[in-house]
Amino acid sequence: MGENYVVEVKNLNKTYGKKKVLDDVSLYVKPNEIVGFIGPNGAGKSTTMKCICNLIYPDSGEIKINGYDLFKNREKALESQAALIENPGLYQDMTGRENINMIAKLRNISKERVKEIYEFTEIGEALDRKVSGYSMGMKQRLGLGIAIMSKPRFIILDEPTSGLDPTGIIHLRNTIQKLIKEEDMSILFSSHQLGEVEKLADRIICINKGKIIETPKSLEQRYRYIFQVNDNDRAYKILTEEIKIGKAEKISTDTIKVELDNQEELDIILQEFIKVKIKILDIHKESIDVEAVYKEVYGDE
Ligand SMILES: Nc1ncnc2c1ncn2[C@@H]1O[C@H](COP(=O)(O)OP(=O)(O)OP(=O)(O)O)[C@@H](O)[C@H]1O
Repeated sequence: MGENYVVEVKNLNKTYGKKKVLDDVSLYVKPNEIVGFIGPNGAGKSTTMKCICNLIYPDSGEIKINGYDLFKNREKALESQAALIENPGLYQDMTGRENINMIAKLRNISKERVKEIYEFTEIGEALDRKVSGYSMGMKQRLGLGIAIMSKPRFIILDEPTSGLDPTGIIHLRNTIQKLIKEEDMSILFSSHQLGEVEKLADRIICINKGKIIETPKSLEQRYRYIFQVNDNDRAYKILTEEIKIGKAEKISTDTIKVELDNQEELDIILQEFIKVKIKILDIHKESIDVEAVYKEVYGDE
């Protein structure tokens, strides 16, 4: 593997009967990246994800997870990943806590980690109630907590927000962002809710009729930040002439837009600004206009 990818999929092909469902699908996910996987119904999202999770076999192709070949070194490859595909498989007659404890025992998880997972789910006192009475959002968070118990590097979520009400969606979004920050994971998730993809994804991958469609270059990336600082000219000079990170552009008298290659570069910039006493008045991440991408890629489909 050339670059440091957490997941690398190359030339996946899958046929059902005479229908070619995946046609030379290749994709990758980098460390700490949240990648949104979009496409119309029947495009091949679930099939691709199920291949990566080893739930179905492709006819041909290569899948590497955390550097391990899924077909040659299955156990190691699967150790590094977790998935939430369709409904989380929970025992409805047991409490949330019992569900966690049971899997923790099977996987030999430490007591400290189990405690972390109780907290992570943010289910609170309801952890001691039966799962059958949980809302869809609580079930999703419990499922997610169980999925990440053994600290995978990568997690696949197939339509994680479907069936959730707006509160559930917001809660799940926060949970996913927490995963990236605190658990050092990468995520590939599929969704039809473009607004959600826009809020969450660092990058998107488009698929249609089993083929990956090249994302328009202008909309491809992800780590675009708008800084508002107290000394725009000095900040610009530092970015372009001193630390030389990313592509900086002055967009008004007190704001600069910076396009970065990864999240770590943001830390370097922040540290430098603090060091040279440039005051950051505001900073926000510019999201991808997923609807524009979708329209450009799929037309009115
Ligand atoms: N087990 C199967 N047998 C036959 N055809 C299948 C099977 N699973 C999926 N397909 C077909 O493969 C194609 C891709 O399906 P897939 O579920 O991967 O699409 P998707 O992009 O996830 O769609 P959706 O957004 O509707 O979930 C569809 O035409 C589907 O009918």
